Amino acid sequence: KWSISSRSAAAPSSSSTSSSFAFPFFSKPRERVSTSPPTRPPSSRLTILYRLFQYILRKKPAQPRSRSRPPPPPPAAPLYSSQYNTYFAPPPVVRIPPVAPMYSSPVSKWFPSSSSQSRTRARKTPSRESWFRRRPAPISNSYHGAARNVQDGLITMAAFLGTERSNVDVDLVVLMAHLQAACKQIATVLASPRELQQESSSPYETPPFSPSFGDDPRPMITISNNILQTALRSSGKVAAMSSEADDAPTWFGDDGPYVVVFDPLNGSPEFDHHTTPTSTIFGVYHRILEADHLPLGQKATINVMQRGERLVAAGYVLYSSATILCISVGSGLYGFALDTELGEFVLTHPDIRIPERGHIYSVNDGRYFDWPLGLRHYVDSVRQGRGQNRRRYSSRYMASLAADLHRTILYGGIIMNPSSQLQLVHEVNSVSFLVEQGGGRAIDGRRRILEIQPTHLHQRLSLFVGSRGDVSELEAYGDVQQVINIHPDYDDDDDEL
Ligand SMILES: O=P(O)(O)OC[C@H]1O[C@](O)(COP(=O)(O)O)[C@@H](O)[C@@H]1O
Repeated sequence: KWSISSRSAAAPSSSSTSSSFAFPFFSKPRERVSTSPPTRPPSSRLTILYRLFQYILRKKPAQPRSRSRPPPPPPAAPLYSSQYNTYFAPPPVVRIPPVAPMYSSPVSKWFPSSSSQSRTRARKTPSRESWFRRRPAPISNSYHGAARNVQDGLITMAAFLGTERSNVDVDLVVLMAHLQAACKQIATVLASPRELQQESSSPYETPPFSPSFGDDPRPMITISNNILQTALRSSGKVAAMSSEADDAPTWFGDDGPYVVVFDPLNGSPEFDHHTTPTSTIFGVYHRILEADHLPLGQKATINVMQRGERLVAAGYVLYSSATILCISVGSGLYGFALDTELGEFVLTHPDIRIPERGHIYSVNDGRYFDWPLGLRHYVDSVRQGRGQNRRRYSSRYMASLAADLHRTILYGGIIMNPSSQLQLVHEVNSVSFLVEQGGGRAIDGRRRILEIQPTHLHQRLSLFVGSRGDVSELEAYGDVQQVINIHPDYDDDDDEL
């Protein structure tokens, strides 16, 4: 019954169910279960290869190809204009080519630095384009079309205000659109004598004017004032406005939810001859509904003479080598530059924070001997590096408020106008609001500006504004407001110049 079996007989076959060890030579012959003819099983190596090929060549069941695409974006919401009592289609999406980085140095392009340190630094500093792209592109329900410009790499002012991030009421977006359009027009007129000539002969009530500025010594103020007034009226969003150039406020109508105060063209009297930068400064308040029942003149005055802390938005447009717009809608300070090719203000400085300390002071030094002792001591000490900062301060003075302000919010420092020269309602409140939104401080020497209740429309006061640390240091000197040699009327001061 016992036989010598072959080695192969002991090898596991596909039909065999037994997995027990079989001694190769003296094993009991097994009963065949399979009925198929016996085949020679492949050697173990061949088995592995065979299985491997089987595995590789195994045909996978065909996957059904998905043809579904991401759902199309929701249709842009139309923009409602209460002025025309109708909906406007959103603006078409225009593809704008990316803008080249602003300050690309040709030298670094030709001789790329090989040091790993500078390469790391270069990587850390994002280019202007990538910087725009890194920001998320929030889509607003109210201003969907404009917000799409974000995806094209540029954030225009309209897109910025339309995003949910800035949380701005659509009426304010419309008002700001009219304001910025007016400022673009002023910029064009300022830059072109031909435009200036045309504006002076336009239907605006501009006084007779000659190119030599002979009839009206400051025609640009009148022209800018008229451009702004027309824009505000046509926005349909303004109930009342007051301009530094007007004697009394203007009431447009009870429909407008906002009140606007502005200085149409702030700056040194020399700007008519293009020697200094100039600016438009504006502030926006809500209309005081409780005053609606009052007579026109009364309610207009009450509305435009609100405290600065009630401002909803403020801004300035600086007409300089570039046209710069800085605004706040109550949640930070943002800077835009006019892209002359696009004709749009494009976001260049998001969320500006004024440095806690600077090393620049800005004041008309020519009035040094009119200053009170506190102010003299302060300026003497920072000039000599004996202030809290232990740095010798530099002096910069443009004699143009927004120009000095723009430098101060970017580099820090302090602007001082110790005489009662600047107007609380039309310029100082807006400037103070912007500076506080950027983390700085604004005082009149004793009080926080935004808490001062205006007592008359053209009220003037001292202004000390800038980096928090610098303004606080000056405040500690106490006696900083100029009270001697104040011209009773600033306009007389103009004549001197
Ligand atoms: O020449 P001064 O007396 O230093 O005054 C300069 C200041 O006067 C202003 O030009 C005032 O201009 P406005 O008359 O338009 O308000 C400021 O812009 C500037 O800060």
